[in-house]
Amino acid sequence: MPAYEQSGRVFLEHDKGASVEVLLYGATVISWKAGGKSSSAPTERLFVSSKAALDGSKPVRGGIPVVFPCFGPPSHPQHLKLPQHGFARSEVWKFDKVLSDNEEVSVQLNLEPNASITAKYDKPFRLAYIVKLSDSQLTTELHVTNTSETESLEFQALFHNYIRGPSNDVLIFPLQNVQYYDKTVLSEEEKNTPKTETRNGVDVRSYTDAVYEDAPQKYEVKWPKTGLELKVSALKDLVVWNPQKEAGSKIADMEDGGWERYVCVEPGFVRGFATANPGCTWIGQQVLTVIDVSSSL
Ligand SMILES: O=P(O)(O)OC[C@H]1O[C@@H](O)[C@H](O)[C@@H](O)[C@@H]1O
Repeated sequence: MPAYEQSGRVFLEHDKGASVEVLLYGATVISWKAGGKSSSAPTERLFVSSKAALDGSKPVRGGIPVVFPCFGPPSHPQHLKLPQHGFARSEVWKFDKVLSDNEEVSVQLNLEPNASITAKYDKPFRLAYIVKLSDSQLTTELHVTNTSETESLEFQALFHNYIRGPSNDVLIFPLQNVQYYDKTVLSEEEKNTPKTETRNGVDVRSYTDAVYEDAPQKYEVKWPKTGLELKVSALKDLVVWNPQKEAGSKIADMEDGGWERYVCVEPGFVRGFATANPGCTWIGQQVLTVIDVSSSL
């Protein structure tokens, strides 16, 4: 069977060998194995810390957690009771249906308000998360429906991709001349003062936590021999995060040296707020494609 649910997880299997595993907890994609168009063996493309909790006790340290409705500590008055990065990554989603099982295998998961959500967030909404797998591509799509008939819904959303790769060799393109906010600095004033990226390829060899605003929505994350291309829609910003030892060694569920094995490249709408009008649905999408050995660097 190309897509099925088992023990709190949804499995997608493509007939050319690619596969995906999604935890219902947080709708977190915890594995994506794929080869490139010309290289055959499917290999793991996402990083999950060996110390990550996968039992629903805390958000997963790795894979692709879904961030909604706030990014980082809440700033919107309607979000103030929420934890960092909101609730979507720490609620159990429902497996709704298999949407397609041909050339592309795709499934839909849903999340609606429940008692634990309404205790801290009382806005009416419905979320759908669509995960599509093809030969060398993974697409994730978040649908945010505002079920209110009268009030607009304001939110932030982001795909927190932990991309598996040798972080000291990774370069991210093309962010040159894009304005960004550096979250590694201590002073609030400096955090809120935009800088302009001067590098052609952005590296994460030192502790990096940067929010690129109005970024180009098409990126390459490359290292010798391979990498990923990310194409994005409706997610205007890009976060690049790697804690290196300096901050990574203080993260309880980060495996020792884990920061050497991934880079977080996270497309989102996180500067300001996206809006869904009453009765309307907002859709944010990313398409991750394996860059072939033959076409790399
Ligand atoms: O530890 P968390 O809540 O999963 O967040 C991890 C990181 O997520 C990134 O998206 C943020 O920019 C960082 O500031 C944050 O440290």
